[in-house]
Amino acid sequence: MNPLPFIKMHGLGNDFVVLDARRHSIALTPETIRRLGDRRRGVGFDQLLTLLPSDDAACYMRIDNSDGSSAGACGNGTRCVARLLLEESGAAEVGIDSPGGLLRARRAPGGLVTVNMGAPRTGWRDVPLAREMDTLHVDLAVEAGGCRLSDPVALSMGNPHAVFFVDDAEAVPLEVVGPLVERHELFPDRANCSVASVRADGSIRLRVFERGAGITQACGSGTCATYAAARLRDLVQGPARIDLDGGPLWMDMNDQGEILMTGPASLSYRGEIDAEMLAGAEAA
Ligand SMILES: N[C@@H](CCC[C@H](N)C(=O)O)C(=O)O
Repeated sequence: MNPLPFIKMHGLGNDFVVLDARRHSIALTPETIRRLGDRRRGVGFDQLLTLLPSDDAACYMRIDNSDGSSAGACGNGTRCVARLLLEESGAAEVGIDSPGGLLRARRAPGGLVTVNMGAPRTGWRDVPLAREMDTLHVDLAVEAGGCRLSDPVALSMGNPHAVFFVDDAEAVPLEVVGPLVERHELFPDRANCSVASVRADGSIRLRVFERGAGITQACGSGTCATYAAARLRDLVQGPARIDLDGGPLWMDMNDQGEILMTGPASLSYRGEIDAEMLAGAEAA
């Protein structure tokens, strides 16, 4: 098998390997994806983004986590892929199809990219939860490392999220409680876990433990979920800046209740994955 070209990108340090499979197909096994995602032995990434042909959009974006599981949405990754496609076409706007639906992205001032991530889905089956429950106040508490998290908002941005509003997000031992929430029996498809503190000025401090990837520098869909949850609970009323470990994202909601996320999309380098690393991959 020939070496496979890739583009390494990141959104606020949430990093991706982008494979362009629009003209020749490639299918990687979960085992190969895990090997590639390994930061010591592989290329290293939070998510692998594979661009596939689409009849309705510039591409279909497949999303795989570094543990080999697949995902329905990736906000930071969508901005990165949008940047590539906007540069390729020279257009002002682009459509990207994804497992969670068709997303539209456009250039924003300062070299940033805005993505319409769609409306949050708040039905308990949409998340999904294991049983019927008020998703605005989920009957869930986890306790570990001297910290108790309870009463999250659960919603889907195309992928499942649990958002806990806490006094001090910095004080939460996310590396301990994150995995407990991710794999709680209430979430049959597992969940991304966000801990958020709303500040007096209306901005939000957010830390995210991602399903299938662990704590990341930033999670775009987690940021959208947190902003949506804050709006639904009336903790913020208008546009808001959300500060992640890797930096800020700017959030807004349009009249249709869709979440608009603006932030950077950075290209790190272009490389090639060698044949040995791709053992188990099938290409055509
Ligand atoms: N980093 C992403 C989220 C990727 C998918 C997530 N880990 C999941 O499994 O749902 C983002 O920027 O949204």
